[in-house]
Amino acid sequence: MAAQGGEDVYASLLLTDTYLPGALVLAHSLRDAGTTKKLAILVTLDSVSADVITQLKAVYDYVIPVSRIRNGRPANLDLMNRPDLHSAFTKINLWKQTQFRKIVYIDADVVAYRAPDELFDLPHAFSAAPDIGWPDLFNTGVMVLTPNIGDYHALMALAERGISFDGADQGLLNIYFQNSFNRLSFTYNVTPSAHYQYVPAYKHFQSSINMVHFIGANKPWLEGRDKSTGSSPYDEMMGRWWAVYDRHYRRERPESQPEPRSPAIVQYFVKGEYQPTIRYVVPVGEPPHDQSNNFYGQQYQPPQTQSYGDVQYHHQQQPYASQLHPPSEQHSHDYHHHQHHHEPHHHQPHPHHVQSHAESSAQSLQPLGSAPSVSNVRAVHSEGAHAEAREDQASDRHQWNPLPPTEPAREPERKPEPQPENTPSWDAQRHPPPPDSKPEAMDFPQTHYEMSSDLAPFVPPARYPSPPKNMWYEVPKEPPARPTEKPKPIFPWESHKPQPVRVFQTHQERQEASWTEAPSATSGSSTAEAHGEQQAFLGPTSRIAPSVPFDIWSSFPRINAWDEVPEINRYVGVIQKRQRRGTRGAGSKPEDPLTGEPEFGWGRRGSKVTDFPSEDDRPSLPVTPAPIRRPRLGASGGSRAGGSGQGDEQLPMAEGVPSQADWVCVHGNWWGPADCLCDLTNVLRYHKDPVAQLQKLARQQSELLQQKLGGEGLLSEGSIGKGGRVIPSRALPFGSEDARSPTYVAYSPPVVSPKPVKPDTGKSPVSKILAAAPEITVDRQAASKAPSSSATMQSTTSPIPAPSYQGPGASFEKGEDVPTHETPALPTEHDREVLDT
Ligand SMILES: O=c1ccn([C@@H]2O[C@H](COP(=O)(O)OP(=O)(O)O[C@H]3O[C@H](CO)[C@@H](O)[C@H](O)[C@H]3O)[C@@H](O)[C@H]2O)c(=O)[nH]1
Ligand SMILES: [Mn+2]
Repeated sequence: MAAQGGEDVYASLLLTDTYLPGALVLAHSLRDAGTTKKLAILVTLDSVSADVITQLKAVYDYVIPVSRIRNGRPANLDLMNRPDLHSAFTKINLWKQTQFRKIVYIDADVVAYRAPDELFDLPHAFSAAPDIGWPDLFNTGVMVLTPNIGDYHALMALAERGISFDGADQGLLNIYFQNSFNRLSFTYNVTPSAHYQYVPAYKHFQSSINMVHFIGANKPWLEGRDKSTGSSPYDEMMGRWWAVYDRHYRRERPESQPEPRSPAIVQYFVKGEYQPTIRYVVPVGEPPHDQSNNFYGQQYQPPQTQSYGDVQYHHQQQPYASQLHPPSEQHSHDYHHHQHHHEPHHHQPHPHHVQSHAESSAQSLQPLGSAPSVSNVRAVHSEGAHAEAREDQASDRHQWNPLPPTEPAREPERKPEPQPENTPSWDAQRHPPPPDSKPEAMDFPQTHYEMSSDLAPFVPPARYPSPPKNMWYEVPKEPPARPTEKPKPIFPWESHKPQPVRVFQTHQERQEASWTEAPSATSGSSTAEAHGEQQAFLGPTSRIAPSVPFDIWSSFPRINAWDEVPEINRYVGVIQKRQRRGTRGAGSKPEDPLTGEPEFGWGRRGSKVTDFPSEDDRPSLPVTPAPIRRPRLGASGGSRAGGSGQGDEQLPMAEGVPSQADWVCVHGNWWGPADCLCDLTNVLRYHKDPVAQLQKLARQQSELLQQKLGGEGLLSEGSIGKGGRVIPSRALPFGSEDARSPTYVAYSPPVVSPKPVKPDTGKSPVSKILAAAPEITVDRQAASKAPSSSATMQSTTSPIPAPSYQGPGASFEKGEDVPTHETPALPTEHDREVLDT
């Protein structure tokens, strides 16, 4: 129903007389900025007086009466401490103004820096700028809207149900246009606040400001002119409002300006502006109408149609609203009560008071926010003819209409007023003071205090009681007796205290527990024991807060079963020596508490990304690595691990490889079950019982070789293969030639059983076992000779010479002595199968 051919208008709203200065300044600011659009204002006739409407008509093209839409559930208004906004829903009437094509609505507390006529060209049905209190919302002080009866009824439906999160129009319109509003630039609705300024942004965007909106309870005309003298952004913006006000309504104007003098009614609603020196003629007796107000010295009647019977309305208005209220003791009381709470600095007499004083003498009416005008009163009382002259001027100036305005639509005061001849119209900004003017300080209030000439000494009144004697606090000798009994329980939870069912350890207890309660594992612990231990640690979870990481490993003994085996130690020592050489100059490393050797675990290294261990640093001890889960092969997949299990879904474990549970996981210098979930990279997995495992390996190996070399033909084809080739002899890794690890022995073809290279003390468990094993000789020389078919334990070798590394490899270090044996061939796949077992 939007009128397609309708006009474009700027529209504002006036719900009370008190916003009149704002509405006028807004209109002037738009006009002064040269807008080409018409100006309209919606007014609620029940609360806007005829004189105010007259003033509006002077600047607005359309003054449109609308019905008040009041929030019947104004509780939310208290959330923003603005009970005066109970009728803000009246804005909804904008959508009803379908005689207009587009409306740029602007609150009456806005001053335009420029006329934003371009807003009328927006294609959107509804646009608004963000609200600084909650920028996802829009502020309803500036809205570009398309009148539409559908929207009007929908909004009315919300309003009737009181649906608004702030109790006013903004909380309602934001609900309705939540998802459909077009967001305007903040420059169209800049909302300054005295407390917070984004000063850098203000400085930066200052020149692009279109309109400034003085949200909140403090409006420029309520704050007064002197509130805008500072240089803060807020002060500057207030200054802009005052500049427009002064241009049009300043009390004393230079004659050069043709505009009519400021009507007192405008000044009346501006703090500090209304200071007339006029004889205040008040009819004695009852006012002609209940709602009359008398502030012009004439009988001033509100518009005939209006009713001020709305008590709540008056009580919630700003104090000056009560000026319009019929005088009565009750309202006088309300008025002062209100003053006290909201505007303690305003000393505004209630009409009632004015009236009673006015009966006897001339009386100056105190306008909004001005202190009792001593000077003016004095002028009236003491200055005789001069005072009279000023009164006359004032009377002339205000052009009081002796009768209530009968024709509110009258075009008021467009033509310049005749200037009274002796009007002191001095504009201090443009002209020097008139030569006959009185010094300005003459009107300053003066107070005289006289010195007392009374010579009698001051005697206090007898009725004062004499102060009590000996008044001090005596400290008790004995400390107060302590109550021997517990105070009686008062609260139910004191008498019905539940017994604790769970006990939580303190942090300290928890730490102690982790050391003292840890059962010490033995090196030869069985799988069952290991599991038991693990459960012993993890079991009493009720006593260990799960948030504290509990290191079950810290309780394991830091000794390995094979630490005593000299062969192993020697071999490790050589490796580490080599590694030390390889990482020389890398700075001192923390020493392994067990071996005295530097650690090469990641955990001890720096945290830099580049601190990865070098190839040399990475543990490469020739111990059996953790069993690797092989990818599942189909039934037809070739098994490399021996003849058994052909056709099984999962390949069986290679023969001789112990189950996972038989391994231990070694982290640095402590160890745990092989299936521990540690993710340390320097973890080695050892067999739990190295002695037994060595024995087993040796036995297997010797059997294998016996079968192979002795031609007994005992091997099945599947286990080694048809070729029956022997395992080639290999050189040990460099540096370990003279240290034969048991593992090495097991892998070396010439060796049929592991044997210590050097006789040891016999203390090592390994040596004891080896002693019990069949006698074997480790003969490296023989390894390079032709295989012997000796049935005894005499070592045998492969005919293939042991392979060796040719030249520097990845681990080669400059100056290192590289063995240069020829390598006949890389191990064939078959060889590797054998090695893998
Ligand atoms: O006593 C009053 C109160 C309000 N108004 C009119 O209603 C408008 C809104 O009131 P105002 O005091 O300007 O509210 P704000 O402090 O700006 O508060 C915010 O919250 C209000 C309620 O949601 C919205 O109407 C405003 O646009 C929004 O800026 C005013 O501009 C006037 O046009 C009157 O005429 N007389
Ligand atoms: Mn506003």
